[in-house]
Amino acid sequence: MAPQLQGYFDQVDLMSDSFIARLAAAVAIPSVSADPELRHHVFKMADFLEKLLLALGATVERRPLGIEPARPTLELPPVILSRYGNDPNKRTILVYGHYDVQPALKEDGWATDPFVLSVDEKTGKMFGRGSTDDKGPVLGWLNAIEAHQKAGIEFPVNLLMCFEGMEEYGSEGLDDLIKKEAKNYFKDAEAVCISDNYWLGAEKPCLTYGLRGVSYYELTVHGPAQDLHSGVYGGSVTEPMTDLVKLLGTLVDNKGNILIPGLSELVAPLSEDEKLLYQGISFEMQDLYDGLGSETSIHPDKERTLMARWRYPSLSIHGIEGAFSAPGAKTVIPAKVIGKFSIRTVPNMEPKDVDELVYQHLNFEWEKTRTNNTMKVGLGHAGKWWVSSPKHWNFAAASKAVESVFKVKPDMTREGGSIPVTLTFEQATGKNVLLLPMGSSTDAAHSINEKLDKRNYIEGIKLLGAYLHYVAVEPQIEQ
Ligand SMILES: C[C@H](N)C(=O)N[C@@H](Cc1c[nH]cn1)C(=O)O
Ligand SMILES: [Zn+2]
Ligand SMILES: [Zn+2]
Repeated sequence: MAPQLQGYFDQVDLMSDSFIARLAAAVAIPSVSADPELRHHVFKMADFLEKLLLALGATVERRPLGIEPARPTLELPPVILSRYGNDPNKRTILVYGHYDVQPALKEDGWATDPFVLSVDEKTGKMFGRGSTDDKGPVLGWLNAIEAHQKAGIEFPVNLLMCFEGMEEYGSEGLDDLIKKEAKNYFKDAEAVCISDNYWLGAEKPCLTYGLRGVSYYELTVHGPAQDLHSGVYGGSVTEPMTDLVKLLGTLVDNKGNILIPGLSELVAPLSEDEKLLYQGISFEMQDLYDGLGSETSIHPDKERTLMARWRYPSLSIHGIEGAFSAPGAKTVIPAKVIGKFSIRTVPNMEPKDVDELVYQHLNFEWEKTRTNNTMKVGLGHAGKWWVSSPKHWNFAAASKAVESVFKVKPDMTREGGSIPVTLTFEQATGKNVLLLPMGSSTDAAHSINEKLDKRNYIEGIKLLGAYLHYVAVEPQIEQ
């Protein structure tokens, strides 16, 4: 290991309390992009990052994205573009993260206030919305810069940063910005690194070279002009909820089989070589159970579980807008209900082919209900799957960084979640993209009690810095 890396690691350890305080300050800003009432906090979070970057000596450009198309009274938060270092003799690396978070309410079942970073000193777990997704990783890059400065160690690369505030609401406006800036702000980038995903388990780091895509649908069933009393109208009106539940029930079974004809034919066949790949991955069924908080898995073994997560599509039913869902026993007949479901897509599924099969299937099933209600189905948002080659110097550098910090070789993984801009970065810049996660599979991102372990945060800051040292010198050959 290069001697300056040990100095950097020691400095990160020395500064760990201040890095945790910085994460606490970020978590305290409820930058929920989905909630119009909290939109000003997303802007506040952009200010927070801009101020920190300027204090570190980076240059910052705030890129406004205009008005949110679906909610024209709302302004989109800016993309923060930043550059640290401009040395023509150094490599330039582009990193991406997001500063918005998923919604969180204490009454959803959080054990602590979601917007107060609550550190359990015994376990090292740091609870708070955005701790792992994605404020910890975003601050990781800034902390790496600061630790270099405080240790008097030369920063090994020129760092370009792209931080957005709408990722949790479909990255509105970002694709166009990336395409535009590929030949402008990002023109010097030689490789891209994204830290917005998770280790496969809780112990061993991984590098990620694939993501599933996502196509998100809204299925609306409408009948009466207003909600009705079920005692007065039950039995004499065609109930929209009955039709909707019937339709939703035709999409998927409880073994995860998607019931839409033609969909599985779009999936790339499994080769013998690929089958072998899953056996070598460090993953135990217990890792899955830990993440689930139960043992209610579909598959009994790790190979099928990993394949189901990474290389096969899945269909999830998320909720029903307009349905009664509060505690108690309201005897209402909802007049209009909107079922929300999404399909995680994989090679070689083309989003437009998936849409067509979904619409065809739902129209066919709708005819069978012989109902006199009306039905409408539409696509909310979609992002395509991404699979790249990990045989690239960008991955080789990250692998060395993992070994230097964690003393193990990382697993090479794909992931079931979606980060649609990954493909956009790859296509627009023409450069290799690497996913370098900081958090673990037990972090409960998007869920109640989201957390980041102290170990993952502090060693993760070391990892990001070490990656920059190795990527600065890794020979530029495809391996
Ligand atoms: C993997 C990443 N951290 C993430 O959680 N992505 C979201 C993206 C998304 C898609 N629709 C809405 N948000 C995900 O995979 O759900
Ligand atoms: Zn994220
Ligand atoms: Zn997320």
